[in-house]
Amino acid sequence: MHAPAPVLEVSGLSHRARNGDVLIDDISFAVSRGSILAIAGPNGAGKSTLLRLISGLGELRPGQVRLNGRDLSRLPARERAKDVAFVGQLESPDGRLRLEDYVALGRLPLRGELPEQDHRDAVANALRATQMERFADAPFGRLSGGERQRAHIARAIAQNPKLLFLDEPTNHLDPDAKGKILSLIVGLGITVVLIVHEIALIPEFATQVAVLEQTRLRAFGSADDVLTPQLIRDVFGVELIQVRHPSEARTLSVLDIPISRNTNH
Ligand SMILES: Nc1ncnc2c1ncn2[C@@H]1O[C@H](COP(=O)(O)OP(=O)(O)OP(=O)(O)O)[C@@H](O)[C@H]1O
Repeated sequence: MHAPAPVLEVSGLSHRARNGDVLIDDISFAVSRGSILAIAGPNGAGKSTLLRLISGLGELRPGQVRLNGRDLSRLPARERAKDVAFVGQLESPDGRLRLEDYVALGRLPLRGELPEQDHRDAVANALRATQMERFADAPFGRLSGGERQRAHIARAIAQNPKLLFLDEPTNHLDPDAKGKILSLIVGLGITVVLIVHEIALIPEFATQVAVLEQTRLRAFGSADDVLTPQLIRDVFGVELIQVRHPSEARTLSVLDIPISRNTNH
């Protein structure tokens, strides 16, 4: 039996900044349909640069990234937006915008192609899926950090994408809100590629993991295969400790992060 064709195929992807610095160095991997791919790596490894490139927001050379078999570098932006949604780190609309109107922005690539009712239904579905219906009339500026992150995800899924990219969706959230956002993302039922810093949480939700280190792909595969204590020590400089859950029959991963009292480091 053949393996299903990947949704996203990255082949020999390299990228330089205008000043010539190498930002991404010869990266290849494939994302399976329905997969949740977590991209991890230390600060400055190139994760955001990679995410922008593979979602079609950066300049690509032909053949480097294929989306459902089509060369992403040749796909017009409007066509791409029908398949791909992107939630960045620093998105902040005008605080007076009503949530419902913000979420409706996700329908822009499809405007003029579908009846008005389809757009209204898609916005209502997105608000329901993110449990944000009760805030439909609220101005964006009134929402908490966790609610804003849900709002961004609602706008992205109103777009009805086949592939959703998220750059650190758990950033600035408290531990409970992090878990809820990750559960929401996993429950969407679409292929997702996201950057996360919470490496101990990755095995709980990701089906594939990519670890970046200094512009290169250090490891790619299942969480069990990739996130070994050795790799975590080498790449992140911290110890991974496995502990038994106090009441459930499962193992938890905990990071031992040393905090120095010496302010001179
Ligand atoms: N346009 C650019 N020109 C030059 N250097 C850049 C440019 N964009 C990013 N960089 C550099 O490339 C490196 C990788 O940046 P990137 O934001 O992709 O890292 P990251 O892994 O997402 O980091 P973080 O975890 O801190 O968000 C950084 O050193 C950054 O300063």
